[in-house]
Amino acid sequence: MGIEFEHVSKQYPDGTMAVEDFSLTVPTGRTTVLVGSSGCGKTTLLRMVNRMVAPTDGRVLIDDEDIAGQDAVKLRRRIGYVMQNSGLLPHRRVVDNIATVPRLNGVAKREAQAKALELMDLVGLDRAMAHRWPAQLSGGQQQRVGVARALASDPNILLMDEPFGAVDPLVRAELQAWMRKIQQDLHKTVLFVTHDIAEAIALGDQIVLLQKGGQVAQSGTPAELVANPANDFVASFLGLDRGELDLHLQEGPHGTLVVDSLGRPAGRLAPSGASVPGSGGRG
Ligand SMILES: Nc1ncnc2c1ncn2[C@@H]1O[C@H](COP(=O)(O)OP(=O)(O)OP(=O)(O)O)[C@@H](O)[C@H]1O
Repeated sequence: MGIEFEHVSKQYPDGTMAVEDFSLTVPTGRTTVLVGSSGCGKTTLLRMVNRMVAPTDGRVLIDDEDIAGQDAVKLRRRIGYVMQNSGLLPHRRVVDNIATVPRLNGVAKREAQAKALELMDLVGLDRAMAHRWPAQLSGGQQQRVGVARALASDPNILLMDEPFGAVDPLVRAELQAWMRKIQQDLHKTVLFVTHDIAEAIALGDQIVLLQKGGQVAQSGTPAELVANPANDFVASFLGLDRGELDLHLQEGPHGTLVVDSLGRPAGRLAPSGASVPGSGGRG
């Protein structure tokens, strides 16, 4: 299921022009990351896809169909949506939170709960947590429940709005690695919003770097952006102007190390002939 933004704009009632003439094709089965500073219009664009925000101009198409003419409630039930603070219902146990949308779609309780337990396995949550309340989980666990809930009706499209923004850096890195892994199997059409360029590089098949008003500074694969930043803004956002992505080889008593711009080891050189894992799937 591909998503197409066609010359969309959004002016809020108070006059704020959040997005102006934005166009983008979000390819099926890949992860597209919208990245940019606070207020550049990322959330506004994401919410246009499930009609939580209506464009004041332009169209959003899913599988070549204008969503403006579609029933908003039905549309939302077939699109997974993960928010920064997980948005779990505090008075429903974990298993029932995950089963929310299938239950609304008329799936029997027992069946919906059985599926919810399978999803807990998928997102790496112990089934023993099924009957806890959301408040009894850590932030990282709550986000996993949020992802499980978004996947519960088996949507083709997953919208993720800074889903890992509120967890500590270690858990965040763990969730990113896990996200990459499950996406290899699930192949959802993911539209992911973040202000963190490292997260965009870690997760995106395609990165769309935005400036104020939803203006596209550059879009492309992570490799394309890092290798050929379109202008100074992109280079600066990537940290290239400060050497932040520069890696160096350093000979030492333990052999050759790859070190980052601060001289910290980023890794070691792989034996010659070793291939890059997963390099076939990502650009
Ligand atoms: N309901 C609203 N009414 C008026 N202005 C709004 C509304 N929602 C967002 N805006 C404004 O529109 C612009 C874009 O906001 P948006 O939330 O889409 O940006 P963002 O890139 O997601 O920001 P952040 O990373 O801080 O979440 C901002 O200037 C914001 O203040």
